[in-house]
Amino acid sequence: MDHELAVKVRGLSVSYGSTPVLVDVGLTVPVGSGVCITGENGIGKSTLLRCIASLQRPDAGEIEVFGGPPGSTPEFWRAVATTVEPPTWYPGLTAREHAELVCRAHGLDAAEAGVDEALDRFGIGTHADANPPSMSSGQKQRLTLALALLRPSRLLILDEPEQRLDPEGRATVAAMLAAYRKDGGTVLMASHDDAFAAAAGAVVTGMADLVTA
Ligand SMILES: Nc1ncnc2c1ncn2[C@@H]1O[C@H](COP(=O)(O)OP(=O)(O)OP(=O)(O)O)[C@@H](O)[C@H]1O
Repeated sequence: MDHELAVKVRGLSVSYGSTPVLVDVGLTVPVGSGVCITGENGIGKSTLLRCIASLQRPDAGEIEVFGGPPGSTPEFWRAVATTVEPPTWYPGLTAREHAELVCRAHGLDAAEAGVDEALDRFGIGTHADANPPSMSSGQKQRLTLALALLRPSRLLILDEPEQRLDPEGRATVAAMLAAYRKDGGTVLMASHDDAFAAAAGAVVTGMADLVTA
């Protein structure tokens, strides 16, 4: 176990049917760092993030998140917030009520946690009373990220957080991720936008270079 690492991956392999997608992938993400994985469509970025977030079981390899296997304990899900899978919206609940629900689930008082301020920061304060399915795709993406950042966590795993965001939204989210890291958090994401990654303070790493040492 290495407690200086938020994520340690060694020898990770995943195939879909007879098609190998990840072969002997290795990755280390130090606690407090930001890492952005880039690479062409279909190279396996989402597959890797899903495995690290415990949402997919690899065919082979080792994954440690804060020194333990991903997804096996309540502590894992207290430490890890992810947007790798799109959220499920509860019918009839507004954007604000979704945020309040997230706070309650994590033992936070919604007012003290600053639900309205969080929605404002993400530029969706005027849509707080809207049902998420009625929001635009960019507004839904803003809400998804606001919910992930509202709850306490030590590691954010984000799949293309910049997607569907306008330039101002990208700048806002990049600043939020930089602030999250400044507070001691670790960010692991996949993105096609190097400028966004740089603004978030993340080191860009090509998927093709993630070979187990
Ligand atoms: N459930 C699945 N069943 C079969 N093939 C899959 C499945 N999920 C992904 N793949 C294939 O695995 C490859 C890697 O997909 P993945 O989504 O991990 O790539 P990516 O790098 O995240 O792509 P993008 O940049 O387009 O988001 C692709 O060829 C994809 O078609």
